[in-house]
Amino acid sequence: MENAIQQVLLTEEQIADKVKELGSQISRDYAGKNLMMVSVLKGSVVFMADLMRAITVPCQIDFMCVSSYGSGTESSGVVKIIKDLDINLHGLDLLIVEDILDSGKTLHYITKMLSDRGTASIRIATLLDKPERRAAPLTPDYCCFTVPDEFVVGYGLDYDEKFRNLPYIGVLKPEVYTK
Ligand SMILES: O=P(O)(O)OC[C@H]1O[C@H](OP(=O)(O)OP(=O)(O)O)[C@H](O)[C@@H]1O
Ligand SMILES: Nc1nc2[nH]cnc2c(=O)[nH]1
Ligand SMILES: [Mg+2]
Repeated sequence: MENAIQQVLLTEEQIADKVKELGSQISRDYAGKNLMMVSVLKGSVVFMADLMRAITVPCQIDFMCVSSYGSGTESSGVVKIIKDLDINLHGLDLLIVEDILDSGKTLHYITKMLSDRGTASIRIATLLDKPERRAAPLTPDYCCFTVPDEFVVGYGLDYDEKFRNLPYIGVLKPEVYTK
Protein backbone atom coordinates (compact mmCIF):
# COMPACT_ATOMS: atom_id res chain seq x y z
CA MET A 1 0.00 0.00 0.00
CA GLU A 2 1.22 3.50 -0.87
CA ASN A 3 2.71 5.20 2.22
CA ALA A 4 0.36 8.23 2.04
CA ILE A 5 -2.77 6.07 2.24
CA GLN A 6 -4.54 5.68 5.58
CA GLN A 7 -7.20 3.21 4.47
CA VAL A 8 -8.11 1.25 1.36
CA LEU A 9 -11.84 1.68 0.73
CA LEU A 10 -12.14 -0.40 -2.44
CA THR A 11 -9.65 -2.97 -3.68
CA GLU A 12 -8.58 -3.50 -7.26
CA GLU A 13 -10.57 -6.76 -7.33
CA GLN A 14 -13.77 -5.23 -5.92
CA ILE A 15 -13.59 -2.48 -8.54
CA ALA A 16 -12.92 -4.90 -11.42
CA ASP A 17 -15.88 -7.12 -10.48
CA LYS A 18 -18.31 -4.20 -10.22
CA VAL A 19 -17.13 -2.56 -13.46
CA LYS A 20 -17.69 -5.82 -15.36
CA GLU A 21 -21.18 -6.13 -13.89
CA LEU A 22 -22.00 -2.55 -14.85
CA GLY A 23 -20.67 -3.15 -18.39
CA SER A 24 -23.09 -6.05 -18.81
CA GLN A 25 -26.03 -3.99 -17.56
CA ILE A 26 -25.20 -1.08 -19.87
CA SER A 27 -24.80 -3.50 -22.80
CA ARG A 28 -28.30 -4.84 -22.18
CA ASP A 29 -29.80 -1.36 -21.79
CA TYR A 30 -28.16 0.09 -24.92
CA ALA A 31 -28.78 -2.76 -27.37
CA GLY A 32 -30.01 -1.20 -30.64
CA LYS A 33 -29.19 2.37 -29.52
CA ASN A 34 -26.56 4.89 -30.68
CA LEU A 35 -24.32 4.69 -27.63
CA MET A 36 -21.74 7.44 -27.25
CA MET A 37 -19.59 7.24 -24.14
CA VAL A 38 -18.28 10.61 -22.98
CA SER A 39 -15.42 10.52 -20.52
CA VAL A 40 -14.98 13.55 -18.27
CA LEU A 41 -11.20 13.95 -17.88
CA LYS A 42 -9.00 13.63 -16.13
CA GLY A 43 -10.47 11.65 -13.23
CA SER A 44 -12.59 9.24 -15.28
CA VAL A 45 -9.78 8.00 -17.55
CA VAL A 46 -9.16 4.73 -15.69
CA PHE A 47 -12.84 3.90 -15.19
CA MET A 48 -13.57 4.73 -18.84
CA ALA A 49 -10.80 2.46 -20.09
CA ASP A 50 -12.10 -0.47 -18.04
CA LEU A 51 -15.83 0.17 -18.55
CA MET A 52 -15.65 0.48 -22.34
CA ARG A 53 -13.97 -2.91 -22.54
CA ALA A 54 -16.78 -4.42 -20.46
CA ILE A 55 -19.38 -3.15 -22.95
CA THR A 56 -20.28 -5.52 -25.77
CA VAL A 57 -22.62 -3.37 -27.90
CA PRO A 58 -21.30 -0.98 -30.60
CA CYS A 59 -20.32 2.41 -29.20
CA GLN A 60 -18.39 5.58 -29.95
CA ILE A 61 -16.22 7.39 -27.44
CA ASP A 62 -15.17 10.99 -26.93
CA PHE A 63 -13.49 13.01 -24.20
CA MET A 64 -14.02 16.35 -22.56
CA CYS A 65 -11.70 17.88 -20.01
CA VAL A 66 -13.26 19.76 -17.13
CA SER A 67 -11.90 20.95 -13.80
CA SER A 68 -13.45 22.50 -10.72
CA TYR A 69 -11.31 21.23 -7.84
CA GLY A 70 -7.82 22.49 -8.78
CA SER A 71 -5.36 21.57 -6.03
CA GLY A 72 -7.87 21.51 -3.12
CA THR A 73 -10.43 19.11 -1.67
CA GLU A 74 -13.44 21.45 -2.03
CA SER A 75 -15.22 22.30 -5.27
CA SER A 76 -14.43 25.85 -6.41
CA GLY A 77 -17.98 25.96 -7.77
CA VAL A 78 -16.58 27.17 -11.08
CA VAL A 79 -16.64 24.45 -13.74
CA LYS A 80 -13.83 25.15 -16.20
CA ILE A 81 -14.15 23.53 -19.66
CA ILE A 82 -10.58 22.84 -20.70
CA LYS A 83 -11.49 20.74 -23.75
CA ASP A 84 -14.95 20.35 -25.27
CA LEU A 85 -16.23 17.35 -27.29
CA ASP A 86 -15.22 17.10 -30.96
CA ILE A 87 -18.18 15.08 -32.27
CA ASN A 88 -21.66 16.24 -33.39
CA LEU A 89 -24.05 14.80 -30.77
CA HIS A 90 -27.27 14.93 -32.79
CA GLY A 91 -29.37 11.78 -32.24
CA LEU A 92 -26.81 10.08 -30.02
CA ASP A 93 -27.53 8.29 -26.74
CA LEU A 94 -24.96 9.87 -24.47
CA LEU A 95 -23.52 8.07 -21.49
CA ILE A 96 -21.45 10.48 -19.43
CA VAL A 97 -18.72 8.56 -17.62
CA GLU A 98 -17.48 10.07 -14.35
CA ASP A 99 -15.22 8.88 -11.58
CA ILE A 100 -17.19 10.57 -8.78
CA LEU A 101 -20.43 12.42 -8.21
CA ASP A 102 -19.82 14.60 -5.14
CA SER A 103 -21.40 18.09 -4.88
CA GLY A 104 -22.88 17.37 -8.32
CA LYS A 105 -21.85 20.79 -9.64
CA THR A 106 -19.63 19.41 -12.41
CA LEU A 107 -22.23 17.02 -13.83
CA HIS A 108 -25.08 19.47 -13.40
CA TYR A 109 -23.19 21.94 -15.57
CA ILE A 110 -22.12 19.37 -18.17
CA THR A 111 -25.50 17.67 -18.61
CA LYS A 112 -27.19 21.03 -19.12
CA MET A 113 -24.59 22.09 -21.65
CA LEU A 114 -24.76 18.83 -23.64
CA SER A 115 -28.54 18.48 -23.64
CA ASP A 116 -28.74 21.63 -25.78
CA ARG A 117 -26.96 19.82 -28.62
CA GLY A 118 -29.72 17.58 -29.98
CA THR A 119 -28.89 14.35 -28.13
CA ALA A 120 -31.47 11.52 -28.16
CA SER A 121 -30.81 10.79 -24.48
CA ILE A 122 -28.32 11.50 -21.70
CA ARG A 123 -27.49 9.21 -18.78
CA ILE A 124 -24.78 9.27 -16.14
CA ALA A 125 -22.49 6.40 -15.17
CA THR A 126 -20.29 7.06 -12.16
CA LEU A 127 -17.82 4.82 -10.41
CA LEU A 128 -18.43 6.51 -7.04
CA ASP A 129 -21.33 8.41 -5.53
CA LYS A 130 -20.93 10.58 -2.43
CA PRO A 131 -24.58 11.57 -1.81
CA GLU A 132 -23.96 13.24 1.57
CA ARG A 133 -22.30 16.22 -0.08
CA ARG A 134 -24.76 16.84 -2.88
CA ALA A 135 -25.49 20.52 -3.59
CA ALA A 136 -26.97 20.18 -7.10
CA PRO A 137 -30.08 18.01 -7.68
CA LEU A 138 -28.59 14.98 -9.44
CA THR A 139 -28.73 11.19 -9.17
CA PRO A 140 -26.64 8.82 -11.28
CA ASP A 141 -28.35 6.33 -13.62
CA TYR A 142 -25.51 3.84 -13.08
CA CYS A 143 -23.22 3.73 -10.06
CA CYS A 144 -20.67 1.17 -8.88
CA PHE A 145 -20.19 2.23 -5.25
CA THR A 146 -21.52 4.71 -2.69
CA VAL A 147 -18.70 6.21 -0.60
CA PRO A 148 -18.71 8.07 2.74
CA ASP A 149 -17.98 11.80 3.07
CA GLU A 150 -14.19 11.50 2.75
CA PHE A 151 -11.85 12.81 0.07
CA VAL A 152 -10.85 9.69 -1.85
CA VAL A 153 -7.98 9.11 -4.28
CA GLY A 154 -6.76 6.46 -6.71
CA TYR A 155 -8.11 4.70 -9.84
CA GLY A 156 -8.00 8.08 -11.64
CA LEU A 157 -8.91 10.33 -8.72
CA ASP A 158 -6.26 12.82 -7.61
CA TYR A 159 -5.23 15.04 -4.77
CA ASP A 160 -3.23 17.92 -6.27
CA GLU A 161 -2.71 15.81 -9.45
CA LYS A 162 -1.12 12.95 -7.53
CA PHE A 163 -2.31 9.39 -6.72
CA ARG A 164 -4.29 8.90 -9.95
CA ASN A 165 -2.19 5.83 -10.75
CA LEU A 166 -3.12 3.85 -7.61
CA PRO A 167 -5.03 0.73 -8.71
CA TYR A 168 -7.40 0.96 -5.70
CA ILE A 169 -9.52 3.69 -4.02
CA GLY A 170 -8.20 4.97 -0.70
CA VAL A 171 -8.30 7.75 1.86
CA LEU A 172 -5.16 9.82 2.42
CA LYS A 173 -3.46 10.29 5.79
CA PRO A 174 -4.43 13.72 7.21
CA GLU A 175 -0.82 14.97 7.18
CA VAL A 176 -0.67 14.64 3.38
CA TYR A 177 -3.14 17.52 2.93
CA THR A 178 -1.02 19.97 4.86
CA LYS A 179 2.23 19.28 2.98
O1 LIG B 1 -19.57 16.54 -8.01
P1 LIG B 1 -18.46 17.52 -7.92
O2 LIG B 1 -18.33 18.12 -6.53
O3 LIG B 1 -18.51 18.57 -8.98
O4 LIG B 1 -17.08 16.71 -8.08
C1 LIG B 1 -16.86 15.75 -9.06
C2 LIG B 1 -15.77 16.17 -10.00
O5 LIG B 1 -14.55 16.45 -9.29
C3 LIG B 1 -13.47 15.77 -9.90
O6 LIG B 1 -12.92 16.53 -10.95
P2 LIG B 1 -11.78 17.63 -10.75
O7 LIG B 1 -12.35 19.01 -10.86
O8 LIG B 1 -10.96 17.31 -9.54
O9 LIG B 1 -10.89 17.40 -12.07
P3 LIG B 1 -10.03 16.08 -12.44
O10 LIG B 1 -11.02 15.07 -12.97
O11 LIG B 1 -9.09 16.53 -13.50
O12 LIG B 1 -9.34 15.62 -11.20
C4 LIG B 1 -14.13 14.52 -10.45
O13 LIG B 1 -13.37 13.95 -11.48
C5 LIG B 1 -15.46 15.02 -10.94
O14 LIG B 1 -15.40 15.49 -12.26
N1 LIG C 1 -9.87 12.97 -5.74
C1 LIG C 1 -11.13 13.38 -5.48
N2 LIG C 1 -11.71 14.24 -6.29
C2 LIG C 1 -12.97 14.61 -5.97
N3 LIG C 1 -13.80 15.45 -6.60
C3 LIG C 1 -14.93 15.49 -5.90
N4 LIG C 1 -14.88 14.69 -4.83
C4 LIG C 1 -13.66 14.12 -4.86
C5 LIG C 1 -13.01 13.19 -4.01
O1 LIG C 1 -13.51 12.69 -2.99
N5 LIG C 1 -11.73 12.85 -4.37
MG1 LIG D 1 -9.33 16.36 -9.30
